Amino acid sequence: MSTALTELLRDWMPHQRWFGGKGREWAEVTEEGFFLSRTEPVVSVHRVRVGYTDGATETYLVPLSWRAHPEEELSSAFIGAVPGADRENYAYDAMRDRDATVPWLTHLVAASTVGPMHFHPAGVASIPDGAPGDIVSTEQSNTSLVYGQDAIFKLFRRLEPGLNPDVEIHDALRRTENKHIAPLLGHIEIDEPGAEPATAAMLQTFVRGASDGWRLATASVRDLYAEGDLHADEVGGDFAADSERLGAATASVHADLAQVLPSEPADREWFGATAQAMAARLEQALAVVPQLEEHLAGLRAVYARVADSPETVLRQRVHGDLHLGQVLRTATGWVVLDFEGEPARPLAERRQLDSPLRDVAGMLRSFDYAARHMLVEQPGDPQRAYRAQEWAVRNRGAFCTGYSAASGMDPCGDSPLLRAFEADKAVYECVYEARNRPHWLMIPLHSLSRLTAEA
Ligand SMILES: Nc1ncnc2c1ncn2[C@@H]1O[C@H](COP(=O)(O)OP(=O)(O)O)[C@@H](O)[C@H]1O
Ligand SMILES: O=P(O)(O)O[C@H]1O[C@H](CO)[C@@H](O[C@H]2O[C@H](CO)[C@@H](O)[C@H](O)[C@H]2O)[C@H](O)[C@H]1O
Repeated sequence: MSTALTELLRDWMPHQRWFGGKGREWAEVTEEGFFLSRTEPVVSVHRVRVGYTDGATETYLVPLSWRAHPEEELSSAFIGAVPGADRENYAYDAMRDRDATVPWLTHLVAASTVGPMHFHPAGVASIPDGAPGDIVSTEQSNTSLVYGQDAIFKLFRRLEPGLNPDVEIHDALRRTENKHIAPLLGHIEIDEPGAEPATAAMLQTFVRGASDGWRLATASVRDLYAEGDLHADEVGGDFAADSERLGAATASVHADLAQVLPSEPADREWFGATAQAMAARLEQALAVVPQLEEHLAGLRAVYARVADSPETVLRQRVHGDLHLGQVLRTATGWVVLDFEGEPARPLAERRQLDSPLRDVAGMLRSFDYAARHMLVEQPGDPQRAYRAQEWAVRNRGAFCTGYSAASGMDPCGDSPLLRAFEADKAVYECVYEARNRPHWLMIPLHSLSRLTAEA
């Protein structure tokens, strides 16, 4: 399409939460668009390829809606005006324009092919066709729309050839009817020139009346901070029973994943390769977060222990980015969401077999985050720091107890692999925070002091 449009996207995309190329300099941008709907409002979907000055390229999916006149009530979704043959066309973020969200589900129900996009329904009877969707406002790497409390549609913003693990795993877990996941209702693939098709979106059942784990855990921490003298097990908002049930739910999902998808015992080579990959990630992270320098020796020692002392571990498909923001508590128990893995990792890596301890470590990190995030404002308050530590230890322990009771395997014993996974996750978080929420960088940096000191 037009240069005017690519220029608009160049200005707009870096400010979007889902844009992963923050901090990188753009060398070039090209885009190609096709129509999702030609009736009012016209909706087009654009594949935007961004080339960076460091030589890397990324492809993003950007749906736009078009209006002949500026729409005041859509002002927060406005991107800019593009000159047409005889008038200006006004471009909006189509995910924030309710009327423009209807065609996604209409095409899914019809199993349509639209340009390079193929719509694959998985449960047509449960797809709420004809209704508009509301954008989910939480900060996230992708963009989700909720349709009438029935279904949630997730647009994968960064395209990579191959089936997205979120679709692959939800599809596989349909076979075990695991009660800790939200059933898949369909997905969309998009042809990628000279490569495997990429996954553009997925639709799954919306879990009604649920609260996410992050919100619940941080409310519990706030209750504790508000009590001058009481301990974590004495205040009303104690979270330990929930953490224990969350551990059991995680173990149940791991057991089903090992049953329906490939698994094999980890061999010595895998431990060596895993330690090496962590060390390589540390080197890359150092370029973004120079504060990691003081932890270098400690981290290298933690990783070296993984290669030196292999444990008995089953390699299998895992969640890959498990944290409190990825789990929902319902009246009947926990539901685990978003099996996409870490969005910044290449897709092929995210689909590799891994140790379930990777997920255990992710959740343990999240308990630290929940406990410490309020210290960002008052880093020098020793009473709060003590309380935070107490809350984290209690809930980490409860999670491990629940996991262990459900699986028969204590995931949190003295495991060099678990320690290394926690450290590796904290390194990843340092990069994530430096790019997205620099004022939170101190949270993972503080944890690194603990993880390397105890090694
Ligand atoms: N099936 C669902 N039911 C209810 N809410 C959901 C569901 N899936 C996701 N959500 C909500 O949307 C948010 C973002 O979804 P998620 O899949 O984690 O996206 P992302 O990959 O961008 O992190 C979650 O934190 C959750 O609050
Ligand atoms: O967008 P995703 O949910 O896939 O995950 C990314 O963003 C997360 C933050 O929203 C980030 O998680 C980190 O912060 C959480 C609190 O906001 C905390 O619970 C997690 O433990 C911590 O890792 C996640 O790492 C990132 O991939």
